[in-house]
Amino acid sequence: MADADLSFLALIALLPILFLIFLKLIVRPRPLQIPIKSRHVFITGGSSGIGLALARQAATEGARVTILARSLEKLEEAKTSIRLSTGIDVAIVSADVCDFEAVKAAVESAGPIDVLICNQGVFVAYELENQEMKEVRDMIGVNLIGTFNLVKAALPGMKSRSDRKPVSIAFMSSQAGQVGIYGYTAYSASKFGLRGLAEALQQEVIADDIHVSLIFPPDTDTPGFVEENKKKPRLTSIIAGSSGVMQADDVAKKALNGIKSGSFFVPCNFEGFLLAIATAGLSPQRSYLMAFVEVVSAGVLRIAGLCFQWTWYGSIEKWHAQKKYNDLCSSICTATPSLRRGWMYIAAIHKNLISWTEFED
Ligand SMILES: NC(=O)C1=CN([C@@H]2O[C@H](COP(=O)(O)OP(=O)(O)OC[C@H]3O[C@@H](n4cnc5c(N)ncnc54)[C@H](OP(=O)(O)O)[C@@H]3O)[C@@H](O)[C@H]2O)C=CC1
Ligand SMILES: CCCCCCCCCCCCCCCC(=O)[C@@H](N)CO
Repeated sequence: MADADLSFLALIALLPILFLIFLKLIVRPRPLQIPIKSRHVFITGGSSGIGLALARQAATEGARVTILARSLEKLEEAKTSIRLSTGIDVAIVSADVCDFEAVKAAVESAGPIDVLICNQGVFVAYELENQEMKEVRDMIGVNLIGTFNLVKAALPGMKSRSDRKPVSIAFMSSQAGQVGIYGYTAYSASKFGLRGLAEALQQEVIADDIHVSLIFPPDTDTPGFVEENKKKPRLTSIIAGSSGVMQADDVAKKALNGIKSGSFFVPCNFEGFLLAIATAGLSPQRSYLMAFVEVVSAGVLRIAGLCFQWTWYGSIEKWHAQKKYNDLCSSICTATPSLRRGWMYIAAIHKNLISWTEFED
């Protein structure tokens, strides 16, 4: 009897080990490292924010770096700032990613690329109802179609490279490319699009030893983020606030490490790590340990995801209730000014009962 118990326990202990061995055998693509020292790293949107931090980091690690953006002035400034902080010179090239011929010329002038980081991006957060179609087209155009232009322009050179070391194509997505967020209809669509592009492209280029990475930063303190915050809907900030704000240098470090280790998904903070597991879907996974974590925590993380949605929809409901309440307040005040004092008194009591402070600007 005791023997039977013991062998049952041994079997229970053995199961995860057997499962790990099974995963180690089947995970694809196979694990690998992508060196960047002395290799050509081409970074779009490299004149500002995350791209600039990536350029500085890659240069520090011994890569030959080219940065691309539209404004030559901002590119010159970035080059100077990298030279001042590291003593290293990066190459600059000006082009609009929306213009395929310009992108092709820029890529050709820069020479064969070993690591292409498609990081350029524009983001203007609004409810779709309040967003101009021009802004929608800009976000899809720069973030998604611009990335297609880059890959189409760089791929022939990457495939016909002479050195046979593995190379990488990395896409800067966003946590808003893993879960739809209020105020990001167009932006989320552009970033979700990158995932489809990345998953399909990885299958197409694996035979050429080209490896795809998809990077998912949370809100990051950059010039673009400062601009975005000037007119962002309050609810966008509240919901995105579930994941905090990172510094561009920290995002760049995570991103570069992810690229070097050939990871397909590259989360940047703890929430991003959970989000990557919760949204793993049918994405490729090189790490059998991560695959194990994905399998065993899938159910629990689905519950966590549902809890996040519960709090987000709670915030949205509260926001609408408050808006209704404010509208009522102001219509009563303007309709009958004599009632104002009495109404304010009732409102004060009401406010004590329900806390709206979260929404007060
Ligand atoms: N900051 C954040 O909170 C987050 C950002 N991200 C993503 O990270 C990436 C970088 O963001 P961030 O550093 O904040 O952005 P910034 O606005 O600070 O920088 C954007 C860069 O992209 C370049 N760029 C913009 N449009 C084009 C274009 N049409 N052609 C070529 N280059 C262009 C800009 O230069 P120029 O204008 O001169 O062309 C600039 O170098 C984006 O893809 C963004 O979506 C993801 C998650 C969070
Ligand atoms: C199951 C576990 C879930 C874990 C928590 C989920 C948190 C999601 C928060 C999403 C934040 C989106 C930020 C977008 C930033 C961005 O791209 C803009 N600043 C524009 O650049």
